[in-house]
Amino acid sequence: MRIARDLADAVGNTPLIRLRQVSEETGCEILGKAEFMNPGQSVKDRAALYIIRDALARGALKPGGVIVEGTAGNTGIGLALVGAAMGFKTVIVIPETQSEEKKDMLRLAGAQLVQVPAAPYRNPNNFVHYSRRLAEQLNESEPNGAIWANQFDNVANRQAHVETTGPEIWEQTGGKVDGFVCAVGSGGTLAGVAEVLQPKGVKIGLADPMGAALYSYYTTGELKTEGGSIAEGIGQVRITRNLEGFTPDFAWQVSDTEALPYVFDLLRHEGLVQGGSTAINIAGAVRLARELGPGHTIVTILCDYGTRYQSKLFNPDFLREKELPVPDWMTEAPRSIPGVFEDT
Ligand SMILES: Cc1ncc(COP(=O)(O)O)c(C=O)c1O
Ligand SMILES: CC(=O)OC[C@H](N)C(=O)O
Repeated sequence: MRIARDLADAVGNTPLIRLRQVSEETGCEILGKAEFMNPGQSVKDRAALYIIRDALARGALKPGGVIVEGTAGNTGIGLALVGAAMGFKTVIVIPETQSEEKKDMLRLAGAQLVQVPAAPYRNPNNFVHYSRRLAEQLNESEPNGAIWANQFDNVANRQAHVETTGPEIWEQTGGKVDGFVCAVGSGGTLAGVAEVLQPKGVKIGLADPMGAALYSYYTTGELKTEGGSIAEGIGQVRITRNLEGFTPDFAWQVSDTEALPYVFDLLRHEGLVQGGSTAINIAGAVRLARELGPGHTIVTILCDYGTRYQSKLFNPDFLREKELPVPDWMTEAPRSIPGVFEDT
C-alpha cells in the first residue's frame, strides 16, 4: 500500500494506456501517458508543482503569498490546487476564449479569475504580459508578496518532465520505446521528455496544430503561422525558454479535421474522454508510426480530461460552426436498453 502524503505527492506516476485502434491500424504499439489522471486532470499539474517548489526553494514565494499566472486554464488549475494544498492564493489571467468548463473549475479551485480578450503575443495586453504586470503590482501591494509563475519561460516547468515524465516513460516501457511525440503549449513536456529520451535513441516528433509556428520553425527556420485550431492549451508562436536547446527529429503540422476523429473514436470505442490537444498528439503518433514502420513502440500524451470541452469539442453545433467533422453517433439518440426508463 502506498499513501500519498498530500496532493503534491499524488501528482505524476500516471499509467501508460495502450491505444487499441491506432495501434491496430499502424502495427505499432501506440501508448498514451494518462496525464488526465493527475489531481487537476491535466499534464500541467507537473509543471505547477515544480514551479511552486522552485519558487519556495529560491525564497521567492513566501508563506501566505500569491501565485499569479497567465494560462489557457490547465496550468492555472494545477497551480490553484497545489497552491491551495500548500496555503497559497492564486490569481489567474485567462483569455476569454477558453472553455467555460475550465473557468468554472478554476473558480471552484479558489482561484481569482481575470479574463482578458484574446490578443497576439506581440500585443502588450496578451494574457502572458498582462499576468506579468499584475504579478509585479501584487508583489508591491500584497503583505506576503506575489510571484509570477511564468510557465513559458520558467524552466522549472521543463525540469518537471526531465525528472518525472521522461523517466516514468522509460521505466514503464522497460526501455522498449522507439518514439515520443506531442504538441507544444509551453514546450515543457516535449523538451523535457526529449532531454531524457533522445540521448537514449528515442526519436522525438513534434505535432503542431494549425496556427502555431513551430512546424515552420523546425522545418524552415522561420516562425510562420497559417490557419487555426480549436485545440486549447497548445499552439506556440515563439521559441520559449523551455524550448531552448531542443530540436525534434520529426515535425508535422496537423489539421483539426485530421486529428479530431481520433478523440471521437477514443471516447466511443475505448472509454477515453480527451481534449483537442490529445487529438493532435495521437495524429502525431500515427504519423511517427508510419515514419518508423510497424513493430515500433510510440508514446504520446493524453493531456487532459475531455469534460473540460463538453460545450465545444463534444458539441455538434460548435463543430458545425467551425466546419469540423461531426461523428454520426454525436447526433443520434443515445442507445438505450429496452425496459429501462430514465429517472425524471
Ligand atoms: C490541454 C493541454 N495540452 C497540452 C499542453 C502542452 O503542454 P506543455 O505546456 O508542456 O507544452 C497544455 C499546456 O501547455 C494543455 O493545457
Ligand atoms: C496557450 C498555451 O500555450 O497554454 C499553456 C498551458 N497549456 C496552460 O494551460 O496554461
